[in-house]
Amino acid sequence: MYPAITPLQAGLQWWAVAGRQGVAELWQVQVETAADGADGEVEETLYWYLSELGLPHVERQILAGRLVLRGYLSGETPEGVMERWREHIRERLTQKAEIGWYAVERRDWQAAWREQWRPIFVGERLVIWPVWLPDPPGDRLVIPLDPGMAFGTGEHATTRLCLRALESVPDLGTFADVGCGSGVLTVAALKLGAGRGWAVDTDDLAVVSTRKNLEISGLEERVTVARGSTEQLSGPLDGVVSNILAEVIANLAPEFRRLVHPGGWGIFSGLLLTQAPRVVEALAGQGFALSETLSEGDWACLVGRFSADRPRSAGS
Ligand SMILES: C[S@@+](CC[C@H](N)C(=O)[O-])C[C@H]1O[C@@H](n2cnc3c(N)ncnc32)[C@H](O)[C@@H]1O
Repeated sequence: MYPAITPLQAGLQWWAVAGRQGVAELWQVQVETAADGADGEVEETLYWYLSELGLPHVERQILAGRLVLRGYLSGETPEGVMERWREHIRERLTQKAEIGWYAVERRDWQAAWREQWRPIFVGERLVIWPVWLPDPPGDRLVIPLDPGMAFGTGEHATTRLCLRALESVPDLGTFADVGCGSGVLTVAALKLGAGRGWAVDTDDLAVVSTRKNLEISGLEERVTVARGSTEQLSGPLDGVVSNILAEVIANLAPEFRRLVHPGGWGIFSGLLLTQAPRVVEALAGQGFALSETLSEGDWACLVGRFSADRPRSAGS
């Protein structure tokens, strides 16, 4: 569990580990808000703010009816930078959320995380299995995972939705996982029958984590992992899966079209049901024909195929 914490500074909650004031391996930024389904928009906004503030590794939990999001900064982050971020969040954060800062020890954080994380059964055929647990049951395709600090444990609905969608594609073939995080979707696609994959993420820690998880499954020979985004990839591929954010998916729509051959599949999530229409519109402009929208709570996942007679923009 986390070490005991004591307030270091009044006002906007600023805390430190007891006996270690000012010394931390990691700073934890925690944002808390109501967890009722109506607040999906707040959650999306908070993810966005946290990633804009340089905190891409956001952990999500529901505790006593409250949604808790936590991001981590290096303990070596200078005080001045921390102060600026604190002000930035204070200015921009919705009234509906509370924020706290904590000093944590990396070892304790990882131990706490491991204690909490349980196997996650997804769809008809998959189970995400923490690597440190004893052998998993034999009746499902196992995704053994050590997520490190990357997103993609299966705790978030969008990951589960993408996994369900991958299960439903009969001919996965060659694919790209854009925004691979822990590599959970890449490992799943291969276990579900895909032949070869390309996994990219703008975050170094995600690249490390994906490589590690591929090695755990002995699949590293079948995937090229790179830091970056679609500019690292060339087609034609049989499909693409991307679980990022509504805006990012919409902006990358022309890139998805470039990568996937006509008739190929697409699975897109990281968006709320309310955001689905404009993301579908952006994708449809690139010849994407939606066949199904999967949902869990407020979250959506778009499943479909790029049509053979897709439009071409000028010059392409
Ligand atoms: C929500 S996580 C998804 C992780 C995993 N694929 C899953 O489904 O659980 C989104 C990931 O996309 C990465 N990312 C954000 N913007 C990106 C971009 N433009 N291109 C590639 N990756 C991006 C983030 O670093 C993060 O690891």
